Amino acid sequence: MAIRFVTGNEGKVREAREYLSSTDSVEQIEYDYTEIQSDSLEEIATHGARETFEALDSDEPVIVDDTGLSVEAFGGFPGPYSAYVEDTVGVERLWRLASEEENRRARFETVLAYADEHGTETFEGTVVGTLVAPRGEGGFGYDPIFEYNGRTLAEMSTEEKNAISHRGRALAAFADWYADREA
Ligand SMILES: O=c1[nH]c(=O)c2ncn([C@@H]3O[C@H](COP(=O)(O)OP(=O)(O)OP(=O)(O)O)[C@@H](O)[C@H]3O)c2[nH]1
Ligand SMILES: [Mg+2]
Repeated sequence: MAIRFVTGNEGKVREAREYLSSTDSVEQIEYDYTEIQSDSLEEIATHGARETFEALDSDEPVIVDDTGLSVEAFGGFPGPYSAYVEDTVGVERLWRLASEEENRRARFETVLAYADEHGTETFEGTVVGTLVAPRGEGGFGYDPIFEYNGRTLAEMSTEEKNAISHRGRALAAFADWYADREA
């Protein structure tokens, strides 16, 4: 069955397709679900997936991905506000702010929420890395300033990024659960 990935972000879809293509087809749909104000990615994603599944007149399952970048020196900011901060402050300026800190550790977290007629399930993935001056042409969002094991996420192929990333880990947990459930 096709999984409908509810997102306006094509980078997320590319990574999900790369990961799931051997087993499931991923169809991107845009639905403007309410992104609730919460400091919990899990609550935001769960609410979005449920609302979308119920609003769409179809039995096909949906997934929603809510992702945040948490900078340790900033007390976890921007976290759930990462999209807003990318649009307002921007990636380059966030890096400049972080470059003044001794501690440049940061963490990406993705919560994938899956909704169908039986309910909602969530799958989580995280990766810890270091913020660096922008490098690399691949990926999207904050990828050029997030370094893991000597390379930024923007210096990795989609497959390489999926192997270590927050989203890749969440997709792995989802894919395991989904395969068991279909069997
Ligand atoms: O360097 C990155 N590597 C990633 O793997 C990644 N995934 C998301 N992001 C960014 O973090 C915010 C999430 O916000 P977000 O989850 O609301 O997504 P979004 O608004 O882009 O799409 P949507 O799914 O909500 O439609 C947005 O600024 C994204 O650009 C990433 N940055
Ligand atoms: Mg968003």
